[in-house]
This record gives sequence, C-alpha cells and structure tokens, in this order.
Amino acid sequence: MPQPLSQPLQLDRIHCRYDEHEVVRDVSFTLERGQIACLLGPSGCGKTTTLRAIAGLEPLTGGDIRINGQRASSAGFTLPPEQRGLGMVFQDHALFPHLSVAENVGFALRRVSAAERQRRVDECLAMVRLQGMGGRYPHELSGGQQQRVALARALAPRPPLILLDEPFASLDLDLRRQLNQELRAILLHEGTTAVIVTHDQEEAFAIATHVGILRAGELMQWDSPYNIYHAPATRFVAEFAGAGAFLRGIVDDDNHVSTAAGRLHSHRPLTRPAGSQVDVLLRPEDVVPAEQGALATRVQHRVFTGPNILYRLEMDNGEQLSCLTGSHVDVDVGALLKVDIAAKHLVLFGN
Ligand SMILES: Nc1ncnc2c1ncn2[C@@H]1O[C@H](COP(=O)(O)OP(=O)(O)OP(=O)(O)O)[C@@H](O)[C@H]1O
Repeated sequence: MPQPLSQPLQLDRIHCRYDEHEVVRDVSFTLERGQIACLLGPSGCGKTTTLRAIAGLEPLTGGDIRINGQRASSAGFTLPPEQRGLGMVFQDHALFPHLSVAENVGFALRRVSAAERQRRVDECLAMVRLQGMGGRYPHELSGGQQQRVALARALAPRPPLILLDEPFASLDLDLRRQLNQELRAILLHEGTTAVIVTHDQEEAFAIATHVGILRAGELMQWDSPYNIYHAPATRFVAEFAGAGAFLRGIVDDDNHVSTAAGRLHSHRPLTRPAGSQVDVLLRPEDVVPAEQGALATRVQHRVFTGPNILYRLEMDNGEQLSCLTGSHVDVDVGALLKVDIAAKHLVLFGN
C-alpha cells in the first residue's frame, strides 16, 4: 500500500551484509517531511552502509526501504540510485573540475528552461553564501567553499530527501560547526528531509531533529537529541551520548534514590520498585559547585575548554562524578570542591 507523501523515507527492518558479515541488522525508522536525522555511533557500526543502502548503493538482504511511499529496496530488488531522485553530499563526492561553480550547481537542472535554471542556481548559491562566485572553477575555491557548492548542487533540484556522509569532516572544527549550523538553517528553510552520518555527537545534537544511535549494526535508540542525552534507553547510549558518571544507589520510593552523594530526588516517578539496586546516571551539569554544597569531593582531573572546565571529582567512598562549570570556577587538581546534585529527573540502570 503506498505510504502518504509526508513520509519521504521509511526503513522497515533492513539488513545488509558483506559476504558472511551482517553489518546492518533489523534497522527501522521513518522520517516525516522536513525532519533531519543524524546516524551516530562508533567506527564500523554501520552508519555509512545504512546511508548507502538508502542511496541504492548497497543491496538489502532483508526488510525494505520506501522513498516517498514507493518501494526502493528490498531483498533482491534495488532501484538504481539515479532513479531515486535523492540529493547526495558525500565526503568524497567531488565537484566536476571542468565545470564552473554555476554549471556544477545547475547540473541536475538540465530539464528546466535556461531562465529557470539560472534563477535556481543564483538562489542556491545565495543560500550557501557564494553569491557572485558562479563563474569560478572548483580549484579556485577553498575546501569549505567546495563543500558549499556540493550542497548547493545537491539541493538545486529540490530533492525530497538528501543524504550527507560526514560532509564537512575534512574541514577544521570552527568551520565545520559554522557550516553545520548553516546546513541546518538551509534544510529547515527548504523543508528538505535529510539523513546525515557523523561521528561527532555534539554535531549530531546541534543539527538533528532525530538521532539514531547504532551499535554493531543495530539501532539502539531513535529519538530526539534531548531524549538521547537525558533519557538514554541503555547504558551504551548513555555513555556514547555524552560525559557523565554512574553512582550506585538503592531506590527508596517512587521519587528517591539513596546514594553516597545523598538522597537524590527525581521529579519524574521512578519505574523501579523500592529496594532495587541501581546505577544512577549523573551528567556533568547535574553536579554544581557551591560554597555551602552538601557534598565534599576532591578534584582528580580537569580539562579547560575555554568557556568551561570539565572536572572529574572523587567522593569519600571512591566513587566518581563529572562536573561541568564555567571556567571562572577554577580549582586545582587535588583541591577540595563542594558540590550539590541538581539532577531534575533520575535515569536509572540495573546493576
Ligand atoms: N565494501 C565492504 N566490504 C566488506 N566489509 C565492509 C565494506 N564496507 C564496510 N565494511 C564493513 O562493514 C562494517 C560497517 O561499515 P560502515 O562503513 O557502514 O561503518 P561506519 O559506522 O560508517 O564506520 P566509520 O564511522 O568508521 O565510517 C564495518 O565492519 C566495515 O569494516
């Protein structure tokens, strides 16, 4: 049955293998129009293979992929990439060197009139802030400008779905962050649905409406960036999605857990029975330095990042906490630091 057009992409229990190795297992997710997904996970977990399967570059051994409601891949069937109508920006997706910037951007617009093509090329170049550069050739551009042209080229035909594989990975951090923010703004403005592969958790959180965390070919969690960080479904997701520490505890009642850092309160009711032994996830911003803080800790390690300092703290019983402060709270390794625990809701795992 055709799916509604509001779902540009639907993966239903897809599997991919290279020879004997199944590298994507039972992965399902759906994107509505305008949603931006980031696939995130450790090296070799199957991010690029999943993206290539969506592009039609890898066959499926099970499940199916629908694009705009039409079957695009299933076991034994792969609609060729050029018939999927997708935009793609891959790290190694070079521009055509012998074509000007404008010709590159207009490449997929051969079927429209010259006037309309010119209008859309100008519009796309403005979108990626390369107005007036249409006459240049790729070798006359910086790496960041070349990737902007690749993005403009992919967006020019207004594809329903665009796939990006670490599009700015070769650029330095500042430029990458800036381009990622521009990318998000452009995708939201154009209403383009996107799937982006990245290694970088901060990058994923900053761009995505939805994040998929993969581990060894399996999708561990598909959720908003907020929930991936604050309501991780598994310990793996909790650890992969950001810094933090786990404290041993015992559930007291629906809203309290006793730990060596005190009796912690959760605004959201806890789902485990009283008496359960648990590990409580505390993110670095849940641990707040205070002169009259209830908990005395000792600084074990500190990382200065400019605006912030990330501390690793040790409690009297040897358990550790992470603590993120503004860089004005500047304490040496070995010094005492008093803190309060300010977690609003508690995330618990069985231990
Ligand atoms: N062409 C291939 N032939 C055989 N095995 C492959 C091939 N391409 C990838 N693999 C293997 O499939 C698994 C998934 O690879 P994939 O490139 O999808 O991972 P990834 O999550 O994108 O990794 P990275 O973040 O390092 O790019 C890895 O174990 C990889 O070694």
